[in-house]
Amino acid sequence: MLEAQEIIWIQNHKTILKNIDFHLLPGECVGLIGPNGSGKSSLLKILAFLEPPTSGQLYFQGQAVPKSVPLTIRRKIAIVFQESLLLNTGVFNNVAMGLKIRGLPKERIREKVDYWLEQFGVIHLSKQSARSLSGGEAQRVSLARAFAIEPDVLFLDEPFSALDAPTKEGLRIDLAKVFKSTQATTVLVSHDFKDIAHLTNRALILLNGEVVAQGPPSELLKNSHKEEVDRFLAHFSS
Ligand SMILES: Nc1ncnc2c1ncn2[C@@H]1O[C@H](COP(=O)(O)OP(=O)(O)OP(=O)(O)O)[C@@H](O)[C@H]1O
Repeated sequence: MLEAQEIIWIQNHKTILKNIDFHLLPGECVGLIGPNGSGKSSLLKILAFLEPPTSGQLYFQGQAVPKSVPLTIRRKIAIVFQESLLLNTGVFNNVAMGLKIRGLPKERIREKVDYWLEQFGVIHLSKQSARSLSGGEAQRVSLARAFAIEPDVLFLDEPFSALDAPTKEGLRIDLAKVFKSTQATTVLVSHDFKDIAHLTNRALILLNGEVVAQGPPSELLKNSHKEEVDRFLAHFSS
C-alpha cells in the first residue's frame, strides 16, 4: 500500500531522519514509537506527503510518488493530529466536508456522517458547534471525519496525547473496536507503548531519527535490543 525507501530528511543542516525503510501492507496498523524528538512526527509527515524527503523514494499503491504529489493521491489519505483541528462550524458539517468535496450525494453523506458519529459515540453532538466540544469529544469527531472518507491510508499522530487518562482509555477502546471492524490501513504515532500494544500489529522504534528495532509489540518487549532501546522500553515493561 505504502512504501518508503532510504528516506533521509535534513532541515536547517540537521539530519532528522536517517535511511528509513518502511512498508505498510493493506489492513495493517503500524506503530511508530520512540522518545520525544526521535523523529516520529517527522516520519509521519513524510509518509503522509506533508513534507518532501531530502532524498529517498515513496511508493503508493505500487507507483512511485512524484515530488509534487497529485490531489488524486492526497485524497486517498486522512490524517488526525494531536489537536483536533476542527473547522469552526457544526459537528455534522465537519464530518460531511470531505464527503462533499468528493461529490457524494446528500443522502449518502447523511448516512455516512451519522454512521461514523455513532461509531465514535458522538452522534448526540451532531447539531452542536465544534467550538463547544470538550477535547475528548473533539478528538472523537476528528476520528469520525477521517474514517468517513474511507481513506486508503489513515495517519494518526499522537491522537490521544492531549487527553486525560480515563478519556484516553475510553477512546483507545472504541478505536480498537473500529480497527477490528474496518481493518483500516493505519500508521499510528505514539510515545506510549500501551497505545502501540493495543492498536498495532507491528511497530518501529525510532531513536535519533533512525529505526532501531521493529516487530510485533509483544516481541519488542520480550527481545533484547541496543542499550538505549531497552532503557526506553523499560518504562513500559511492568
Ligand atoms: N521543520 C523542522 N525544522 C527543523 N527541525 C525540525 C523540524 N521538524 C522537526 N525538527 C526536529 O527534528 C527532531 C524530531 O522531531 P519530531 O517532532 O519528528 O520528533 P517526535 O519523535 O515526533 O517528538 P515528540 O514525541 O516530542 O513529538 C526534533 O529535534 C525537532 O526539533
